[in-house]
Amino acid sequence: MKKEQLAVYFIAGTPNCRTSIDETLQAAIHGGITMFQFREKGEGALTGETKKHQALRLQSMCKQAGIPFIVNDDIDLAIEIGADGVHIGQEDEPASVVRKKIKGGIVGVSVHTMDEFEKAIIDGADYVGTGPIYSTATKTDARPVAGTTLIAKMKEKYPHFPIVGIGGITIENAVDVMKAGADGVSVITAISHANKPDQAASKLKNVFSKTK
Ligand SMILES: C=C1C=NC(C(F)(F)F)=NC1=N
Ligand SMILES: [Mg+2]
Repeated sequence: MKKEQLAVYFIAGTPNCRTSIDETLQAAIHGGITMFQFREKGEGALTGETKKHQALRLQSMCKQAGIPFIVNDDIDLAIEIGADGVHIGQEDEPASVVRKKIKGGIVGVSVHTMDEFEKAIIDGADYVGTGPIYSTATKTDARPVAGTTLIAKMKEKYPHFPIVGIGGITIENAVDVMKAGADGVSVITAISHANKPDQAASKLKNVFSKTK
């Protein structure tokens, strides 16, 4: 995985989308997102075969666009459909175990402290997501708002390790996340609730290009 792939990292599940997630992802891809994570969670989230068939549709869209398709949490689904990788949190099995299961796939880990960050590196993670940078309504069990301080510290200590910021990031504040040293910004609502998801994605891409 190249750190440039983290530039505009769109994350969504059916509950996050106003219209169909297929249309939203298609528009986001058209707008220039660089990576997608299928995070099927919350009220009304799909399960079982329905979730798998939804994942397959989104996976083929990402394949056509040449961007990585990542599955959140559900490692078995990721392996079953041959996803490009998985994203796991501190409450999931450790990255060292997931690394073995997903072999060459991308393993992303959510971290909230320098200790969790260093453990993820040792465990073989390919990138970490840290946040919430700003307040978010999307993740109901989010940790306290961290701001950009930790990203700056992580980048200073490990300048070459891929780090993406997440949590309440918008077109307006993305520049500060990038300036703090993040290799990219990860968003749900900024794209999934946008009137024009393609325009939202391309504006985030422009922020990225201007600050790198
Ligand atoms: C809770 C999460 C934290 N970070 C990320 C990512 F942006 F991909 F790193 N994804 C998540 N689902
Ligand atoms: Mg999780």
